[in-house]
Amino acid sequence: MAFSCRAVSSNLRTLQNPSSPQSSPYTPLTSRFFSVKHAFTSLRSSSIPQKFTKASMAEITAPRNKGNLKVFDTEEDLAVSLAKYTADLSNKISQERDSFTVVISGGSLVKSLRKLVEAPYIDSVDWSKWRVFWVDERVVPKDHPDSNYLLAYTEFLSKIPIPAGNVYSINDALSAEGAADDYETCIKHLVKTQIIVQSKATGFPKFDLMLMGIGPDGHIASLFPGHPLVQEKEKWVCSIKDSPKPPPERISFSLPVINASTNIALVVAGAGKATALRTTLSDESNTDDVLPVQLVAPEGELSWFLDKEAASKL
Ligand SMILES: O=C1O[C@H](COP(=O)(O)O)[C@@H](O)[C@H](O)[C@H]1O
Repeated sequence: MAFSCRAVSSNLRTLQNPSSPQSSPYTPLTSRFFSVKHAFTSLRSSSIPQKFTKASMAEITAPRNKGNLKVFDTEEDLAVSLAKYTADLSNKISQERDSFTVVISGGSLVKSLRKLVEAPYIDSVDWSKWRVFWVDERVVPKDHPDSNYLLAYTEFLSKIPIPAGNVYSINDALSAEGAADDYETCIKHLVKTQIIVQSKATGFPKFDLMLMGIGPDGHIASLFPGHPLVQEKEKWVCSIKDSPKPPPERISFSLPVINASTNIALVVAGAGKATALRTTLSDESNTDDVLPVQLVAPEGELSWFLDKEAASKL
């Protein structure tokens, strides 16, 4: 079956001549962070606010498999650590395979990737191995201010030497339903040709790394609280025409695809996300009221990158 999600539009072709990276001095990792495993020891020496206590940390994380949680003093520190995490994974997987499959969201996540396109990371990554996908996309032209592709292109893709054909954006000439089907067909082809790994457990595509933000309402990708799309169990890519957050027409990976991933990094900064994070990491909501972000449970590893403001209610 024909599909058209590959990099074929004129603005995508400009990726073949990416602008030279803006280099800026490397900011050393001076942030205070701690992983859940070592939270108790790290907290003793940290100056995390008083209410971020030993007891609450244990309650939030220890009994449940919530992944590896890192809290940074500033979003700048978060961005540096995220760059190192991504570059390290890229280097590891690029040595093992010919492709490193990376899925990104739109929104604030893209800004938090800025250190990856600076020294030393930009030079350490084998960008030719990267295959870039979107966990969700707004169904608008690629030059529209709401386009997740445009944001990624402007802030990230235009600064790295990635082959244009390795960037898998949606076909913006189609309806939401058509674009979702087209994107799914494209991904099925890439699974068949073994560019994307397939989960042995579920048969869903198993991306190497998903880098995602969350919304203040606890949405991930374009899976919004209370929306039937969150329940999708069969489709790989679904469409939505009534997104509560504009624009209304979007496509999104389904939850089973998200959860088949080998690595998921949830990147959350700012006080506006603090309540959704508290609900997620403490599981305080009842079962009728589960936020999409609470349903993130990858086959592989889950890592959280939070700044102090986002973690302020934990
Ligand atoms: O609409 C969207 O929102 C979420 C969250 O965005 P943020 O700016 O609050 O971080 C984003 O992850 C998703 O890709 C996007 O389409």
